[in-house]
Amino acid sequence: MSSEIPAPTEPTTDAAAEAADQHDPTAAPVERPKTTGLHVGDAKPGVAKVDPIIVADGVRRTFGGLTAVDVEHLEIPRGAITALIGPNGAGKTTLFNLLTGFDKPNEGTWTFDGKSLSGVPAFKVARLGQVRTFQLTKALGLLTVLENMKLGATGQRGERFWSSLIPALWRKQDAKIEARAMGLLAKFKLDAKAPDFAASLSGGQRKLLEMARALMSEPKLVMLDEPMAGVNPALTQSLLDHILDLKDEGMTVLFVEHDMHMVRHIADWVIVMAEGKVVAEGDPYSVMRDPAVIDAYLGAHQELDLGVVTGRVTAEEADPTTDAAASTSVDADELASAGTAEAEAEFAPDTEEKKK
Ligand SMILES: Nc1ncnc2c1ncn2[C@@H]1O[C@H](COP(=O)(O)OP(=O)(O)OP(=O)(O)O)[C@@H](O)[C@H]1O
Repeated sequence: MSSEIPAPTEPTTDAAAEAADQHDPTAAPVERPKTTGLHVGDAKPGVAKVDPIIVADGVRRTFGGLTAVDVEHLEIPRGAITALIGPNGAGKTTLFNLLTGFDKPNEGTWTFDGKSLSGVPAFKVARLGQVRTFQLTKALGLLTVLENMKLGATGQRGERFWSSLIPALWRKQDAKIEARAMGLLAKFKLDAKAPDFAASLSGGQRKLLEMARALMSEPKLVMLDEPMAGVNPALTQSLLDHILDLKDEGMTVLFVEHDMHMVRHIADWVIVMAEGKVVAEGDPYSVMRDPAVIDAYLGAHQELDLGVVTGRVTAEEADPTTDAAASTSVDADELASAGTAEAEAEFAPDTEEKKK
């Protein structure tokens, strides 16, 4: 988007210092259990969930003659981390915009936590506990880190006419909001940056700020749009840990991401979209082995192994040669079989011990 500030390139030394600040690079990554038993019956597009937080039906959004989203039925499991993946133009962002009230569908209904959200504007959706992260725009970059955090608080007295006329009320509330903001900034190790312009942050720090800002409203569901985009590999582990922490703290996470290795490492459930439709669903291990998914997507997105980046596997174990083979092949059958072999090697549960 043109209004976004391009993420600054992170000098290696700064990035290393930042990473050390966020996460001890010598510490072994702590293995966290995946949440299982999320669905009822066979894992297939639209499968029912044991405890869904979002249920969408017949959601369709067209732009002129193009159908960007055409989702028959979709349930997002509560208390788990769900990844929404798919090739460019699959409709992921459009679906995100619809679910969060930032766009209106041509037709369709959906509920969040049992309440219908059809036609509910974005600010009310956020008040109900469903928040999404936003990329740092030029305008937000000109606010300080702390001011950005305060913008994330919902239900402020100043938003209500009569309360806004009584300074004592909103001053007290402002102090409370500031305390919460500083607490979250400390957790994300950004407290020292509180007075700095947000535009001065590195790519990774911006992602942390986006996440911290979303948490200001104490959400039940956090929706992350490409949390790893533009993040220096040195900060990757810290970001992954923060996302896993959200689940441990009882939140549900839904994220759009192109990095398959991130999906493999942290997602409990994966939903695959292509041409506006949900084409596959399941746990990461089975989805990555689905030939339809490999055909539609995986062959071209295996360039970087987060396992290597985060020290969970060595470069030899990750075998980068298969990645190159899969992404350069032009023959569909070859691609599928190369992708299948790779996906099996990469995503089979019995390779879990590789990470340790
Ligand atoms: N405002 C719009 N006007 C016209 N077409 C749009 C608009 N927004 C999205 N589209 C089109 O809808 C389709 C789905 O786009 P969307 O951005 O949702 O895909 P995506 O899966 O998020 O892709 P990416 O991974 O590249 O971000 C694309 O063909 C896109 O060009």
